Amino acid sequence: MVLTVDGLRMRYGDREVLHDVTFDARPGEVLALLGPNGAGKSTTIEILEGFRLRSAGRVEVLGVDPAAGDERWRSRIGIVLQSWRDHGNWRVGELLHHLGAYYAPYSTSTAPRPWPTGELLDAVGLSAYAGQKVKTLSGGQRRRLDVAIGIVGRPDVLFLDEPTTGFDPEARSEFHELVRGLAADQGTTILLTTHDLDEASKLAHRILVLAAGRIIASGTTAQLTELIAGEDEVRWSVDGQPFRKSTSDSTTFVRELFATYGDAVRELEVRRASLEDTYLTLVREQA
Ligand SMILES: Nc1ncnc2c1ncn2[C@@H]1O[C@H](COP(=O)(O)OP(=O)(O)OP(=O)(O)O)[C@@H](O)[C@H]1O
Repeated sequence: MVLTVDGLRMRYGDREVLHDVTFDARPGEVLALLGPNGAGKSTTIEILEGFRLRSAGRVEVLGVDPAAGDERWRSRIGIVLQSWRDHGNWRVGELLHHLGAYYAPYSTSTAPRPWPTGELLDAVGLSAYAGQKVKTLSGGQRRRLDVAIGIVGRPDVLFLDEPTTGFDPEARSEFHELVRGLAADQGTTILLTTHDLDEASKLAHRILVLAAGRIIASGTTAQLTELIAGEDEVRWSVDGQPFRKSTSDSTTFVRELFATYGDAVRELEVRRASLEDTYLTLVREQA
């Protein structure tokens, strides 16, 4: 396992914010951590990154306790924080070149480090801005740079805390391609937090739902949806009049609809319970 989290607990003062969190991740697996504000997602990620000391439980990242990780261990980890706002006067290309140099001693034949600046800029869609000062980038461009900084060392594990906040739809879609490529081609294990359920559904092999410091469900989108046997919604119109019906067996319902109304059935739409429906149900049940 690349990530092992077993019985993780965290308290701030006398307030426990993580209770017995347990999960793991295999090489090349993409995990999405979903949950309401304050659920404990950032705290969990920060413990795995070695930035926060846990109160109890076993945590291993690449076989090492993050609380005791050395520089070699750190060189194999990539991090994209929610936001960081320094380096403003650096030029984009120079900054990546400079940060990349740190990883050179950790280069291996299978993972040549760092990622060459030109290729990296291309991968995150910033080639046109290589010579521009960081402080002049737009919010979305700045975020792409954050991602580039996170992967310049070709990490074996990548932590992404709300990576696509502020991305336009095209940037988001390009970012999704990039993440899929990192996992599939480079075997990078990725743990990301997001409030975008569509993003989680598209990117993650497995989704973990964290609420009030506990993992209340985990699985693929299909498995989570199955957990909450949501009803399908069928919509159609006859003679311009719209209808809708919730049903647990939309196939039979639609067959009967056609048997009764034939070609008069128009604008047919069958909507399966979505990840959003499932997520909201899970989180409300927990509350
Ligand atoms: N440094 C801290 N000191 C005390 N309490 C903290 C600290 N950091 C976080 N908390 C509390 O711990 C809980 C979990 O916070 P955390 O930031 O991990 O949540 P989150 O799931 O990442 O939320 P969001 O979706 O809003 O980013 C919250 O109740 C928060 O107020």
